[in-house]
Amino acid sequence: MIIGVPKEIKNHEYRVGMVPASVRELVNHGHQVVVETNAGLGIGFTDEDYVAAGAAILASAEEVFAKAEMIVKVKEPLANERARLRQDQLLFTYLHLAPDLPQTEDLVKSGAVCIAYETVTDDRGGLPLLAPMSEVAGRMSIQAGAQALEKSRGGRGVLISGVPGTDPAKVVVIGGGVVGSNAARIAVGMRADVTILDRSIDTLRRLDAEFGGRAKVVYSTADALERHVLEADLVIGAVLIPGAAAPKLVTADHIKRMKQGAAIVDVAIDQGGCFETSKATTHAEPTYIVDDVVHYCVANMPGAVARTSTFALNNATLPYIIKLANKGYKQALLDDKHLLAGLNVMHGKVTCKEVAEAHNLAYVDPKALLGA
Ligand SMILES: NC(=O)C1=CN([C@@H]2O[C@H](COP(=O)(O)OP(=O)(O)OC[C@H]3O[C@@H](n4cnc5c(N)ncnc54)[C@H](O)[C@@H]3O)[C@@H](O)[C@H]2O)C=CC1
Ligand SMILES: CC(=O)C(=O)O
Ligand SMILES: [Mg+2]
Repeated sequence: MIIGVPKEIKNHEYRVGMVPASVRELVNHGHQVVVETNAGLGIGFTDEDYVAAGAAILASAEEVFAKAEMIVKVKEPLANERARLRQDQLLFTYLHLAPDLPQTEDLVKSGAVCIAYETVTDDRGGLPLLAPMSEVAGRMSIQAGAQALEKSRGGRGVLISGVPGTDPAKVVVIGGGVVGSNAARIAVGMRADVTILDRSIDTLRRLDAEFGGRAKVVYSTADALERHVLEADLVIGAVLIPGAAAPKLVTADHIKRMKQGAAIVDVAIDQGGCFETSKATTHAEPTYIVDDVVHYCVANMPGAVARTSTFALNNATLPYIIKLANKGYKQALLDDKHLLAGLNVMHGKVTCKEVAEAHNLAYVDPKALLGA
């Protein structure tokens, strides 16, 4: 198979779909890899590194899309990338379609086979291709929040840890999955006063055992959420209903009633965000203020630590890329129900229930489309 790796074009996005070591694996399996010039330069990989791994370098994204049977990316395709997709071409990347109707419509129109990293599942009930970036974003969320609390950003001027004789910041984490638990680990390590809200009792038990009282774990009712959010210096939004738009758990009224200069980091913004006042921001301009609350809503947080993130992502995606290349998408999807869960759009049909529901579009069973 011919596999194409274009350069990412989202604001300050330096991750790349495949590092040279991943390219070498694909080439060893007998595949051809074409990489856009300078695709990995932002994280220190030159064209020469890719050539040494067995790739061919192409001068433009246009050529990569035209030549490749499978496109491997990191972020969702932007409008000009979507226009380059063709019938039956395989796209393997993050998509986050539930909050993004224009992208969904374009992918449907393209006729391409679009597998989203974030809805691929595993036997343990996890999301193995989302998890590594959730680990990164969770850990980063506390440093982003710490900066947002500084006076120069509009924050209330609170140091997360405090110093002897002062209170530490009260950090509230909504959602105790991969993002939330990683955020809590860093916040606890920085000696914040940490509360994690979730509505899965099993998750609360696991977090309670891990933190042994150094973080409070609270069942997430509307009442508990309101109480903790209104007392918080920093709130991290880390909920997920896989494939679906994030529920708006913190309302505009809550934001009005929060402490002046408090901060929110809405990590769930890639699924539309769990604060009513959230709108996606970029690394170039990460924060804005609503009712004296500093909002950080960057949808590609791991792009800021692109080298760490690219290795972590490639470690998780490589076995799936190899499977798709060796077997072709049809057989690979039919053989693996967890990879099949990643199929969001195929041949003009929406094959992910949550995405179809979010946009009021018809859902088509992917197995029927694959002729199973
Ligand atoms: N902005 C960015 O750059 C990045 C964003 N993300 C996003 O972060 C979000 C969280 O991802 P993960 O932690 O991997 O998901 P996860 O599935 O591991 O955890 C989500 C948690 O939310 C909980 N939850 C669901 N509804 C809830 C409610 N009403 N109240 C309290 N808890 C609730 C679930 O029980 C679960 O424990 C996703 O939207 C993901 O796409 C992930 C990586 C990077
Ligand atoms: C998960 C995601 O949206 C990211 O890593 O950018
Ligand atoms: Mg206020």
